[in-house]
Amino acid sequence: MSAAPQTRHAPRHAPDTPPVIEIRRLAKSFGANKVLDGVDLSLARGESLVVIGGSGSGKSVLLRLVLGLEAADRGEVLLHGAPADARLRARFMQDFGMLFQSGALFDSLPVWRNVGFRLLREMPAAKARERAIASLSRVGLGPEVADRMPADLSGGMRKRVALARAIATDPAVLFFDEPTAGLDPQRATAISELIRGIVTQTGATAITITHDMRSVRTIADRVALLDRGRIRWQGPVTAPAGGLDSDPDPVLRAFVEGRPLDPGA
Ligand SMILES: Nc1ncnc2c1ncn2[C@@H]1O[C@H](COP(=O)(O)OP(=O)(O)OP(=O)(O)O)[C@@H](O)[C@H]1O
Repeated sequence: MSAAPQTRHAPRHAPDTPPVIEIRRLAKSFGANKVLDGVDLSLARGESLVVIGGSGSGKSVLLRLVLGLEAADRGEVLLHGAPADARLRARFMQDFGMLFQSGALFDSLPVWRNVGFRLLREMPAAKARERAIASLSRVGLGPEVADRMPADLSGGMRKRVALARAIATDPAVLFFDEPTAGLDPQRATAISELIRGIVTQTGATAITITHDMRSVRTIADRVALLDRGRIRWQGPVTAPAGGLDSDPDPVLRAFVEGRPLDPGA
């Protein structure tokens, strides 16, 4: 008998619940640099959305606005259907995990304390260590890694440790910022597959930002292309008509195929 997937969170794409995150007409400029100019985007519960876009297109700014780390000039962010104020954001953040582009591990702490950083606030150290080791095992790392220092690990292992930390509390919402940056293609594939597996197994809602088209195809249920301050295109990776690989939108095609944009597109 095969084991059913362990979805801790609500069923994927639950039809009757409001979007986990809804972004409406969001705009942000830095001086004369108009970075976001009316972004609309919505994320259903259990969905894995990947945001793509050229360097400097505003992907990180968009994440920072959703998290409230930066204030928008215009527009709004709704969390579970309600306008995000400080209290709602604080509650949202309690059930949230993030994998930072750099990994952002604490170099002075051993691996298990990095992974169990939030757990240590909630439970005795022995229990937190046990949970950290369980989280490491979900990303393919054995208990022997627990007492090593981050500086002694390879880039791929550090990324796995950072991933183990992001999922240690089994959060309902996960953000992955360039999860494969700096990894060779094989390690990048392994991390993308881990992310996909975790999102599928737990039913978490996820946003990933990346340039890596292979990881887009592995991780995404839906892809959104950010271009010139707006969502230029969004859709599934594959679809009978008009998925990521077949939609004729010229900006999308140029981005996906890694070639210069035709003038006038
Ligand atoms: N705090 C800030 N002050 C001024 N300009 C900023 C600030 N943060 C971001 N920007 C500008 O906003 C634009 C978008 O930056 P952002 O980091 O979101 O791009 P990105 O799409 O994530 O790029 P990349 O893929 O290269 O990481 C850039 O022109 C950047 O210089």
